[in-house]
Amino acid sequence: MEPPQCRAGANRGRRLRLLLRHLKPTAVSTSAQIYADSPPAKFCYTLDRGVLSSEQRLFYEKNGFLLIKKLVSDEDLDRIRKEFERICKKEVSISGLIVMRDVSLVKSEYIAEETSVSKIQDFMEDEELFRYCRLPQILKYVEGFTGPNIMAMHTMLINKPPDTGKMTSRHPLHQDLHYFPFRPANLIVCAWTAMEHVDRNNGCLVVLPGTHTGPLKQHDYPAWEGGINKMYHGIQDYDPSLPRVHLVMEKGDTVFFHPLLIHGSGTNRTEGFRKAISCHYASSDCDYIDVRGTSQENIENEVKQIVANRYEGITVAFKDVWRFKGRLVQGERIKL
Ligand SMILES: CCCCCCCCCC(=O)SCCNC(=O)CCNC(=O)[C@H](O)C(C)(C)COP(=O)(O)OP(=O)(O)OC[C@H]1O[C@@H](n2cnc3c(N)ncnc32)[C@H](O)[C@@H]1OP(=O)(O)O
Ligand SMILES: Nc1ncnc2c1ncn2[C@@H]1O[C@H](COP(=O)(O)OP(=O)(O)OP(=O)(O)O)[C@@H](O)[C@H]1O
Ligand SMILES: O=C(O)CCC(=O)C(=O)O
Ligand SMILES: [Fe+2]
Ligand SMILES: [Mg+2]
Repeated sequence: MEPPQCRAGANRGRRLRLLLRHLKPTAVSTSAQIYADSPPAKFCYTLDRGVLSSEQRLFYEKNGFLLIKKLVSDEDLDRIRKEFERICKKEVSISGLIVMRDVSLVKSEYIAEETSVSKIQDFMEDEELFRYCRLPQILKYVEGFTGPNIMAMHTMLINKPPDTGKMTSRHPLHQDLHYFPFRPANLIVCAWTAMEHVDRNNGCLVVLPGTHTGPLKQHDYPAWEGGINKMYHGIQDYDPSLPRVHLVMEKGDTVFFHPLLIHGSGTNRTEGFRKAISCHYASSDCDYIDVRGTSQENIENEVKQIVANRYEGITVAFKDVWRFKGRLVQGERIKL
């Protein structure tokens, strides 16, 4: 269970009411009605760093995500795409990088490398890709969630392939916190940038707004007939009546979301590879936790097994995998 991590002080409610006065008249009257018969709400999920507007903070507090249009330039994304192609063609080899192929293709032969890569992970040693994690306009927003000392903990470029008919291009509904042995959750945020137009046809992100206020749920492999990608754990018992929102995004649009927000992505029914780049950031003041005896034990065991297979005979603690992956991108490295 993940208790709410409100770090708000006693006068936060007063500050919120002051902020609300600056909002649109309609918003004020609605909020005034709410405050008339309930105690003042606190900001739990955003920080007062002067970087998020009142509207942006209220939206994230309520929904668990915030979409910013055109945050990353075409030029930056074109550089990222070029570097990704060089990696696929094996023109560069990057230390620590994980190249993943879709589960429907792993046993097949004679597949051109460029069209079989479904995701690369852990590109922290590739400066051309890692530039994304350092972009000042992204870090400016991240600071509103993590505070000034920022670690890039997990990096991915997702190249969602055209579905082969087995529906394996889907990503089941999940919470990213399932993978993370550090807390508090409210000082972690994901930035996810569309590298091209994404909508329901090519398998855009799907979010269940407001679910970041709930606990971390049990995650397991879904029993999908056509197979499921390695480590794509999903939540089996979520409330199917909750509204789902498909995030239609243009190239460069960036969504910031909370690690407890339930999300996934659908089937890619197009011929193209749907590309997005993402980084999970955390405050360097977070603490590692022991996940033994919790719902996260299954992912801990799986990660340790993969490390043992990859680096023969080596056993590492789950938190050491993350200590090794994490890179400071702003401020000072404190605990992570
Ligand atoms: C550090 C923890 C990760 C943090 C995630 C953060 C939150 C984000 C949420 C997610 O994105 S969840 C999904 C995250 N997915 C991963 O982290 C998986 C990353 N991929 C890998 O580690 C490798 O691609 C993998 C171990 C799956 C395969 O490695 P290799 O390509 O070096 O190995 P190889 O080709 O020799 O295959 C080894 C075995 O893996 C199997 N395999 C390969 N790709 C697979 C695939 N896509 N799905 C299922 N199994 C797969 C392959 O069939 C084979 O099985 P067998 O040993 O039984 O023959
Ligand atoms: N009712 C559900 N039960 C279990 N998983 C679901 C359910 N609805 C959606 N999902 C999962 O959530 C993710 C996104 O769903 P979405 O509906 O966008 O994808 P899709 O079903 O592939 O596409 P579409 O609905 O556009 O045909 C997918 O991984 C899907 O498997
Ligand atoms: O399909 C995507 O890009 C989202 C994947 C995702 O949620 C994840 O890897 O954690
Ligand atoms: Fe995710
Ligand atoms: Mg569907």
